[in-house]
Amino acid sequence: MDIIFGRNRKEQQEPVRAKVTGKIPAWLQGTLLRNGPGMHTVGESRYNHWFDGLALLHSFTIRDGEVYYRSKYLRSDTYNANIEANRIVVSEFGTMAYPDPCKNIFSKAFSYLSHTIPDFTDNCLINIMKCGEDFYATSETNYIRKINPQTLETLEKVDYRKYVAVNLATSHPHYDEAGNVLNMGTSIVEKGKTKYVIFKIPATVPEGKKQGKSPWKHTEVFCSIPSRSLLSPSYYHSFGVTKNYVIFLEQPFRLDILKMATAYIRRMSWASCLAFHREEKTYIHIIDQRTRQPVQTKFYTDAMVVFHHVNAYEEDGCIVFDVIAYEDNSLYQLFYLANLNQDFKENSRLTSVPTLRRFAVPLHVDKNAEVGSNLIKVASTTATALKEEDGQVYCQPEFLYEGLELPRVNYAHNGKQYRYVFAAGVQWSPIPTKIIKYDILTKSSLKWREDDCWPAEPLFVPAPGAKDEDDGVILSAIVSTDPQKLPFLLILDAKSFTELARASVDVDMHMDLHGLFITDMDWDTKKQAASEEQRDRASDCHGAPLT
Ligand SMILES: CC1=C(/C=C/C(C)=C/C=C/C(C)=C/C=O)C(C)(C)CCC1
Ligand SMILES: [Fe+2]
Repeated sequence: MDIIFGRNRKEQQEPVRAKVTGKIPAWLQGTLLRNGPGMHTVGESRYNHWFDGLALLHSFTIRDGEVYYRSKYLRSDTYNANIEANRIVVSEFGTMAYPDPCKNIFSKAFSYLSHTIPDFTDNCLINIMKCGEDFYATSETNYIRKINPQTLETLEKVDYRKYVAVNLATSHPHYDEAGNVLNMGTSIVEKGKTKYVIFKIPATVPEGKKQGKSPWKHTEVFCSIPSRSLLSPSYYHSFGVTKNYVIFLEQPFRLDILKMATAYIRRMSWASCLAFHREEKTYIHIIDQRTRQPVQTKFYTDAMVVFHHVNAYEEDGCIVFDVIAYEDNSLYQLFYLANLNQDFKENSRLTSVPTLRRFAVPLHVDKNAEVGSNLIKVASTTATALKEEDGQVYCQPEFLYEGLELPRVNYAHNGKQYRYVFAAGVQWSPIPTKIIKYDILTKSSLKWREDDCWPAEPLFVPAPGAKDEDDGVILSAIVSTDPQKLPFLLILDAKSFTELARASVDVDMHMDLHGLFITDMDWDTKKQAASEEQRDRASDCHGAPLT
């Protein structure tokens, strides 16, 4: 498995043309932009965990039936410092680094300090976020890096803390129809008040405000939720939204702040400060977007670990939300490179298989309802919400499907009733071997697989003027362990799940995590907006040229 995980990848900075077999739909024009770890050794030093790897951006540009591939390491401060020192000098998720053992006492003290009041890495390896017309590589720390989505060049470093009090933020933001970003983060150092913060970054400078300033300056806090435990906030990787609500799971997979404050001195990694408390509950917070307040009722379910929310919507006075859940935190454990590279089949067996679970939460709890009664009257699910004596509500999910991760939906249906989940299929190991289309209505699934092929997250791109939810294609970057087979971009018809085309590239492709698709129409709109802006005010031009 070293071939997939541990090996450093070569960049392909110049676009290289892929060999296309099959026929790419004529309407599919744009760029699939993705992120993931690509380098796990620097000089003689080696990262411990797959999530530590230096971010390698890659893109597939689809134009008139042809595909061009390129890749480039994110030139983060972390990357530059490591390369210059020829060893790992910045701490990551699973690897604590010690910059210079010979430095004097002052710089040593400084180093302790920056690991106590966390100033984390800017190795943004997880996802790509769109903010207005700009694109950012993201991870889960306070830093994100602006990138040029065409050349993959690294631009400014943005510190969330300048705009909102968070030390950590998810790499899975949501977008509304106007393109405003809704994200969540955790504040762990502000006056000892550990809290979860939901915030909004506008796509453009709001009307009536001084134009020309960055929309970031208009970032606003939507709602703050105090952590149940000041010294041990929940870890979370994503959250859910419906038209009017936000769903946040405060799960018993928690970060220990005291451990984090002393991790550097104890020579322990950030990952070792995370613990799963299986005897505790998972609290379900529902935030009303109109009042910007949490719904007062206490909803909870059993202990579980969720990384990815799939989708959520409102139906008959309820919130229905779907997540991929585990019984424990074995997933993060399995991605230690030591587990992935030796005795793979033995060491990387999931002790809990990820399952698609549907929860239903009643928005109004009937005072007269009997204790023990099920408050869910929605016919479409067997999920229950039981009223308890103390007024709390205990939610039990409906199990929909077993063995899937990296879920995606048609984003036009995000927050709304929907039918299809596109995901990577996993079984005993966390490494996907299939791509799955799960139909929630008929409870049936379609699959794509091929020998020695390891698919990435499947991304849905809608066809222009799409009527059905699955009118469009699925894109997935596939690496292979067969030396005879080149890595390729797979294009499936999302309806039938049959292969439309594949674009094979003779490059050293890495297995990636997440990304997005930028349609050429978006470029055109941007180009048009840029030229209008130039015409209107022949002033300085922002952002990267997109020609
Ligand atoms: C560096 C760092 C972190 C990094 C977490 C990462 C990098 C998580 C990656 C998760 C992925 C890829 C999940 C996929 O499902 C923490 C723990 C937030 C906090 C401390 C500093
Ligand atoms: Fe993720």
